[in-house]
Amino acid sequence: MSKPQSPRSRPAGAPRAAAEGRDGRSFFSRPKGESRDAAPRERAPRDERAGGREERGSFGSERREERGNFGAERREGQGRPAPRPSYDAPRGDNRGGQRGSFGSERREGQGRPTPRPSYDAPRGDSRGGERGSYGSERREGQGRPDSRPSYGAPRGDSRGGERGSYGSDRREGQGRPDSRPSYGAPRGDNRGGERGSFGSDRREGQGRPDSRPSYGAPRGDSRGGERGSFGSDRREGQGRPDSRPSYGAPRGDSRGGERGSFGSHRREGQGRPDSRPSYGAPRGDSRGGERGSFGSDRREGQGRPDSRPSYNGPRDDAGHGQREAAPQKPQFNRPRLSYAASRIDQVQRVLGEILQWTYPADAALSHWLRHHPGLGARDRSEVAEAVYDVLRHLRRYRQFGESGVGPASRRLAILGLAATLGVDALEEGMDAGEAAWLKRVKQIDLATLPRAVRGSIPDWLDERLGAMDSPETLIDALNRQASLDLRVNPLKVERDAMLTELQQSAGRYEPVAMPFSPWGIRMEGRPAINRWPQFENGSIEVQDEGSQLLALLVAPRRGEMIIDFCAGAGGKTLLLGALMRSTGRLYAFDVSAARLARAKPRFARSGLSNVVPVVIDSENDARVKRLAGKAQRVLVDAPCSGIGTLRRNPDLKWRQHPEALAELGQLQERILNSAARCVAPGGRLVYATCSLLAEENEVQAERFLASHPDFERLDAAEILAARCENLKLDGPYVQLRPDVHGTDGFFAAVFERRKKATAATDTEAQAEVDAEADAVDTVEGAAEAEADAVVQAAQAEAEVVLAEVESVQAEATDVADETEAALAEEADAAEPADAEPAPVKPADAKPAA
Ligand SMILES: C[S@@+](CC[C@H](N)C(=O)[O-])C[C@H]1O[C@@H](n2cnc3c(N)ncnc32)[C@H](O)[C@@H]1O
Repeated sequence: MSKPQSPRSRPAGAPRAAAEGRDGRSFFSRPKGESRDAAPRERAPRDERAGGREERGSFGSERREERGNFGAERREGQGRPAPRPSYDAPRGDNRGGQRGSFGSERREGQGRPTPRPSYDAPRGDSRGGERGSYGSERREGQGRPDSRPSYGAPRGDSRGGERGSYGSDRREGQGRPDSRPSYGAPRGDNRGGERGSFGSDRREGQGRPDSRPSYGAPRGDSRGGERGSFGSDRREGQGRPDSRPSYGAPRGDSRGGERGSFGSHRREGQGRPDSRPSYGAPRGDSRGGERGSFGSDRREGQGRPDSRPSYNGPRDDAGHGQREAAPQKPQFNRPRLSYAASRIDQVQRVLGEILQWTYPADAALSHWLRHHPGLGARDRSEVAEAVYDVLRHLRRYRQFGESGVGPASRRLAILGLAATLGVDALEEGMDAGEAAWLKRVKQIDLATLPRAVRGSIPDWLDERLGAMDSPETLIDALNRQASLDLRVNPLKVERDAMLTELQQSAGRYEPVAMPFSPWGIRMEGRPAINRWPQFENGSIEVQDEGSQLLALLVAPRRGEMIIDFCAGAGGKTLLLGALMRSTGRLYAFDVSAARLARAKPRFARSGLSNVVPVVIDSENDARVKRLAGKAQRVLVDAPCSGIGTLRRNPDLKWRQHPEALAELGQLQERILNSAARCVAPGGRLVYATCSLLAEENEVQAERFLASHPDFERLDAAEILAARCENLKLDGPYVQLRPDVHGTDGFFAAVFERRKKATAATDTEAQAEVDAEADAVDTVEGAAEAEADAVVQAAQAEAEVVLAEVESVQAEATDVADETEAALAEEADAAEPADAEPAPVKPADAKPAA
């Protein structure tokens, strides 16, 4: 199963150095001032960008706001300045209300005419890891299994796998900033209020690091109430007099800026009076990032360290510090936002960033949360749930939003929160108009909407999914949150033993055995498993069930030479290596050094010593060619659209587009061709994606077969059925669906290189391989010769030395391989169950929760 590729990846043909960022740092990690030229890109509807735009609230900004709405509508070709009501009735296909959404959707990739980036660069590179668990998940090609992290977990610690990886990726700058598609519109302009400031931030190359509005402009003027006071407070350099969040405090009184607590204050570096994290933890050690600035703030006399209450006191149920226990702070007659108002504001702000589509949603959300460390577990979780709900239902919500008033991002936030928390929970945060609008919207009969609007998918995707069996249930399942899938490490532990352990230690997440994978455990909720000892000692990993099943198709054996051609951060490599019992040699290729670097500690944690990670320049790298005809098994977990992972990456449907699919198709074909050359006669080639789309799956497989007569197709469904007795599939391919199998959408094809080639045809085939490789070299060489001349001269010298070393190593390795293979054969004969896991008995296969 493959990892989805970000549409923001390196443009085709762009030198990797550029795509990765010359300074090797990402947008997020690059200090302000080291700016990059802002790449113009496609933009979200004005009033969705920079979420809290209404903050300004001044007449001026009201006008801007209005313009935002009107502008959006005009862009949709309706010229109608006033919000249209009446979504009670369907407007007919693609008309009316839908138009609004179409406008937006187009901007999100529906037939976007603007230049697209290429998919040569791995997606993960451009994504910030959502969280530990997610990290791992994405790395496993799951597209972040549930793409949502455990938001309650402390920063840093909780980032396991993917997040770390994403972070690294980003630090390598491979996803964006340069790789951002240029959508034509210059950034930063046309942005009123907050946007203006975002633009500036971004112009500083940081992708608006903290999403804050521009505090240089007096906010208070524009808004009565709270914001005004915030503005004043801040202008006075007082650091939000009591901007502490006060979820526990009675609403209405002592309204200090809750907002302040949500990061504004901190972002202003004014000493986030109470927005600091770790209420129970001693200050100092635990403070990272922003805290540092708090220190400074205090030194500047702005933080008022002494006046801060102690948060070591008990927390309320919601996990918020109990403000009542804190000393009273001076009140500035600022209205405090109610819980509901704060939540709406937070979600609106996050959406304001995500809907610019500058970064993958998980990265943008993680970034926002990192900059709001004062939020508790529940806050984070509620914000994340609502944001993801909006991403899942964006098209529908935008259509509903058209009949509302105020900033579109606020309407979206209200809809997301109403879906996840319930309408009642929002009551205090909405004005009468909003409440009435929400009531109307809730009465809409979804069945009356066109499928693409109801299921909130872009037209190009609706067209493709519509051609499949039961598209309705498929779309519905893709719009649901995924479970958390774990895999035990067969080198370290038996599944059933781990299941028993987890049922005792983490029973509230309802761990159950997966229905098909012999190593799988499925859980509900969002546990921060990357802090669990079982994760830290390599006994469990996060991996979608489909990805686990892939190992059964590869079926590696002890002592073999196996290639994981697109290993990424090693999710699938880990299982392959474990099934080889850490014997033989398992090459982990990838063009992304960052991903492979993240894989290394995972290999170590898992107890694997047979993995050889190799960063390749491209699928035609010389090191790939050297393995022609040598590998018993080659896995191509191809870069793909990731449409099968929408449960975990709902933003992908808005970020992908048909033109990108065509580019991906070409890359997939090139990788498959190169990988095929490595397969030994009689060896197996497995091609997999985490896509549901025919053009990335069966069309690709058929094309491969047609152009490779030396390969034959095996029935992948049959191979799997032999190992999973309760998995019924129609061959010859494996196609898993979330609505049918409870997994991500997943595709796999298995090919075997024919054995019967004579020595002569083998030689011919090899000659053909070499000639092809040489031709590629020639073309590439000509193009790069000039630029590479100096480098090549130095490399030539180095290669002489390297060749000598390699020849000595090769001899040693051959001897080792022979010994290993002989030992493996003996071991297999004595203990065949080790070579491949025992088939799953129906009795083992319990239904997933
Ligand atoms: C679907 S992801 C692989 C996920 C990985 N197998 C796992 O389980 O975590 C696809 C990978 O293909 C890599 N890739 C992209 N272009 C490639 C190429 N030309 N050759 C090899 N790998 C490539 C990407 O860097 C990315 O890591």
